[in-house]
Amino acid sequence: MECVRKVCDDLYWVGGNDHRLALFENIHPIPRGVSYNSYLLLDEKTVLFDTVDWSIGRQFLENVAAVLKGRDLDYLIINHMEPDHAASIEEILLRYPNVTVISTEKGFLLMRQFGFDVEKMEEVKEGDTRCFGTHTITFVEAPMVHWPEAMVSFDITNGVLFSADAFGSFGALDGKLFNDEVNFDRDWIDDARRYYTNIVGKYGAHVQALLKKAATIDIKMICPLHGPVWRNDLGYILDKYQHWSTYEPEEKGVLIAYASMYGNTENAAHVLATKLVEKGMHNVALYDVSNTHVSQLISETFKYSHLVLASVTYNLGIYPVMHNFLMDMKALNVQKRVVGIIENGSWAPKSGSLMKECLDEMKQMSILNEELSFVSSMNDANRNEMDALVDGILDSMKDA
Ligand SMILES: Cc1cc2nc3c(=O)[nH]c(=O)nc-3n(C[C@H](O)[C@H](O)[C@H](O)COP(=O)(O)O)c2cc1C
Repeated sequence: MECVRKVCDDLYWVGGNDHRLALFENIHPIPRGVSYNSYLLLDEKTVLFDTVDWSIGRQFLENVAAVLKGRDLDYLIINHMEPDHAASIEEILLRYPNVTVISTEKGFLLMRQFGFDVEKMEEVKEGDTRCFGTHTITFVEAPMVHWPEAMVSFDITNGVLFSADAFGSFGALDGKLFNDEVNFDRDWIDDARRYYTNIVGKYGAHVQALLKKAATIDIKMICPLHGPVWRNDLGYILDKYQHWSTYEPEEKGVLIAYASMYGNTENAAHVLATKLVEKGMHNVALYDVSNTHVSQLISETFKYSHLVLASVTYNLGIYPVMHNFLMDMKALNVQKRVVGIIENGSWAPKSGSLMKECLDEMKQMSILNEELSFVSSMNDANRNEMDALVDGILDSMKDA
């Protein structure tokens, strides 16, 4: 049976939810599932905006047919060619052979590369418009948000923005569709941040370019390809995107990420957290890198102003899981953070200097002078260094 939602006059959500996929892009855990959103406009012409992942293909095709109610599909607009949205193009072409596909030059290139044989195609570029009856759509190029071919489509008639991967989130919708049908700030923001930072986080400058274009149009509703549709409080999510895409922290607070095999570095991390809270800094988050997925660590790094990395030395190097976190930070362009270092080793501690080398390769990372280096386990001799680190963190917050 069809499972659809009306978005607004003439527009229907015809996507679906996947609760079976464990790893998005085969790398990021999605315990709350994910939605693949596709939208169908019924005007004088019928227009489908993007398709869905093949995992929910059957539900999607049933939804499209139910909303069309016997009408033919005239147009398919492809904003983004990543297979989690584009995998069902071929099936749409087979079922609706009269359909004309609208996309960018690079979009069509990718269609050919993925093996889709499109006969009727219309290439569009920045600023082009198409009228489908009552609704006129304009196309805005959005390269690297998050693939090079990406564009967003804006319905000039009613202010609906089809934003592709921008403003998307992990998490299945499960009957809900709109941001005001969920408690976004309580239940969704962590997944939205984890989605943005790990999927699009590297391309902050490109997201900034898109946000600047978005500021010139009167957006009433945002229809992303994953997660809830935004129909009010747009300022909330735009503000988050402003922070994330400029790598500015959302909150004054300390993320402590530690790597420890036998609990002694972990102890130092806990002592640090306790002292910070005792001194009034309550916004502290503590993670063991070995049992926290790196996508979560990245997400939290984008959130907090301060980061403390506490690592054992391992075969003269950084503990591998911590090293992986640092490599991911660099790959995703993390920058503008104040960083504290805690190093441990039992015969030749080196993790501190090596972590600093990694941080030096990132932009605008300010490493605190107050470092804590200890051998094997913390003892009385380390109290002063620990207290200095705590004060260094708190002092640097006064300047921020
Ligand atoms: C496989 C292995 C390799 C290690 N390599 C080093 C090393 O190269 N240099 C060093 O000073 N300590 C080394 N250590 C000691 C660790 O850094 C040790 O676990 C630490 O001092 C104690 O902290 P923890 O309780 O947080 O694990 C190594 C330990 C293990 C198990």
